Amino acid sequence: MSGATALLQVENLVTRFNGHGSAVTAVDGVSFDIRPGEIFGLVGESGCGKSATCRSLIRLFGGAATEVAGGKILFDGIDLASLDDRGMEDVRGARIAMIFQDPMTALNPTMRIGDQIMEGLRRHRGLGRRAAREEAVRLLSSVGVTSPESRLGAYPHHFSGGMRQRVLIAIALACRPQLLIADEPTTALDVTIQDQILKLILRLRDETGMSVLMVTHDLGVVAQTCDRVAVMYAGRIAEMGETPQIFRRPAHPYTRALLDALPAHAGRGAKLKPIGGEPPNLAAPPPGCRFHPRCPHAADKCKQRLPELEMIEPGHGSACLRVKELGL
Ligand SMILES: Nc1ncnc2c1ncn2[C@@H]1O[C@H](COP(=O)(O)OP(=O)(O)OP(=O)(O)O)[C@@H](O)[C@H]1O
Ligand code: NI
Repeated sequence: MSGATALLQVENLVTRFNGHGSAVTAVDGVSFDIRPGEIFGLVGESGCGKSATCRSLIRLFGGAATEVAGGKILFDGIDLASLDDRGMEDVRGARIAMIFQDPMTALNPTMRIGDQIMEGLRRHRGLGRRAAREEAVRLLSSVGVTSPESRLGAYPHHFSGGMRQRVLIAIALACRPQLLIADEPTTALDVTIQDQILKLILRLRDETGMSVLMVTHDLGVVAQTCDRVAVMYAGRIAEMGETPQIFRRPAHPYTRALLDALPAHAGRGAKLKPIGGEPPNLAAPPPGCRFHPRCPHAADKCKQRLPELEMIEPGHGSACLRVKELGL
């Protein structure tokens, strides 16, 4: 996976949350790259470090005591880790935008929808009031909000969850970002709306050529949207590859377990096989492979050696020490 054509290159990212007397290493040596126009998925169970990875890229931690302790983050030739706060602010919102799981809290409840969209247009794109208004109407219409003109004066509480997420996407797109970070954008929505929002993101990617970092705990969402995907477990990448590779030939016992837990793979009427046990505490992860306490194939070496991602076919890497022996 050469980074020559990558828009974003992340190398050996390490992110810690410093609590009272203890530190949680939420991201521990994560590397991946995202190409222009690509939808790249980050999938894994709750707490594995997906959001921490996203927030590290644009240093958005909402006041939590955090340090991005190591690694390189190259975005379109800019070393994001070396930017000062001002420089980061210019990138954030203008070149990299982020949408979140909860469309209820991400909007300002006391501000009209139109003003919230126009704010970014005026600040980042320097549009005057009239041009910003016209662009806001165009954006709302492009994200599938009907009669956009009459919606500009509405407040967020007038909108359903799905409509609010559309508005947030419009706000994110207002600055024509090169990268959209979508952190579980559909988790809070019901299934039909979820499907509509995912289709919207796919369409917008096709139209604008932006890249998307799609965070999800749902392999169904990955199958539907992602070109490539990294499977995260306990702060590290367990497996990475093109989406069809991961589904056709899952090469890590953790990915296999996730796939076995998918209804479609278990077959109709078959019982789901959820993974036994719990993910480790990231303040004190187990030695060796972090998945070994839950892995049906764990051998002695798995308890001792921390596996690195190794290529098993072009573009497809696995961080399982036994991948060859097991014929995965
Ligand atoms: N503000 C914080 N302070 C301390 N620890 C945190 C903080 N935010 C997250 N963590 C810890 O960092 C680890 C990774 O959390 P993160 O939110 O990145 O997981 P996630 O994969 O996004 O999970 P989810 O699917 O639930 O959103 C977890 O162990 C979590 O407890
Ligand atoms: Ni998260």
